[in-house]
Amino acid sequence: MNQLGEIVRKIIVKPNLRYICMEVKSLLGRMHMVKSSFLLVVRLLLDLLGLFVELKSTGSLEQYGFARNRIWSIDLDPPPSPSDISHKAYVDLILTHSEEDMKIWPHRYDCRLRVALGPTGDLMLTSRIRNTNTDGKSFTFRFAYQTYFFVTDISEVRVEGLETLDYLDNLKNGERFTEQEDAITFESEVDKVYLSTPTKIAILDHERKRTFELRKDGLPDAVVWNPWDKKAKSMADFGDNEYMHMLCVEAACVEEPITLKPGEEWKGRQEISAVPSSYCSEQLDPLRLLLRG
Ligand SMILES: O=P(O)(O)OC[C@H]1O[C@@H](O)[C@H](O)[C@@H](O)[C@@H]1O
Repeated sequence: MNQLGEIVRKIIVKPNLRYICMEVKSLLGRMHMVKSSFLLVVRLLLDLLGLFVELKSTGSLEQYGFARNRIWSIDLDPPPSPSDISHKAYVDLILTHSEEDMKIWPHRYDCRLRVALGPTGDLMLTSRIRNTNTDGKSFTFRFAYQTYFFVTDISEVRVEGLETLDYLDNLKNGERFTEQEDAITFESEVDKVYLSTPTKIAILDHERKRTFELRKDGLPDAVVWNPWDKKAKSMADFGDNEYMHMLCVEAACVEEPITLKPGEEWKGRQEISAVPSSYCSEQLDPLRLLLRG
């Protein structure tokens, strides 16, 4: 198995996600993999830990569904994909229904997550979910890549691409608002689901002069989350001060759940790259660029 496969194997064999994150970080430290782009990729790979697929019909399931808390397996003979020809480093994780889970969510499905690394350190996540029910029933789910970005100082971070959009505020019972700020910056707890977002979002880390570019497909919404100090302290698996150095931005499908009939398949994709902070925000929206002439 290649190195990526080995890291992913370590990630999926243990249940406590953020704990494993620390484990893998230390493993990588020992391996002296200091090339910054690679470390970036690894950090992003750790974000897989937060992948959540909410498979849910009615009744109460665990927060954000059960798929993220299950042990996924590695497909040792993954199908080739034309878009991954230049990215030989990829691994496919698969999850399928179990008899146990069918007691709480009575559907058959196949989930496949392809994790691919580009030659310059880009991380590409592609998910496919197929309804394999044999009883003719459709099912519905929500989806998000719960991606934690490492930032130098959260108070110096700006997110671009979400200005003026409507959002659901999870801190206000999911009430709908319109973003009024010219620039999205952070000075307190935030937990928002931006709706109908553009396909590109940028997270600018001023202090490090680095911008993360997030590109997505099939995932119309974007969650932005930082617990800030008080909530961080109340979370057992989150360091008291870690909120200063993280921002969670998630390509997601939250407002309108996805429904699949038997035999249907859904595909979603998130790609992340790091670019120097000379990055021009207008690259986010080609239309905006055109309109400004
Ligand atoms: O601790 P968890 O379950 O991984 O969730 C962390 C956060 O994840 C974000 O995706 C949610 O919007 C927040 O509401 C949540 O608090």
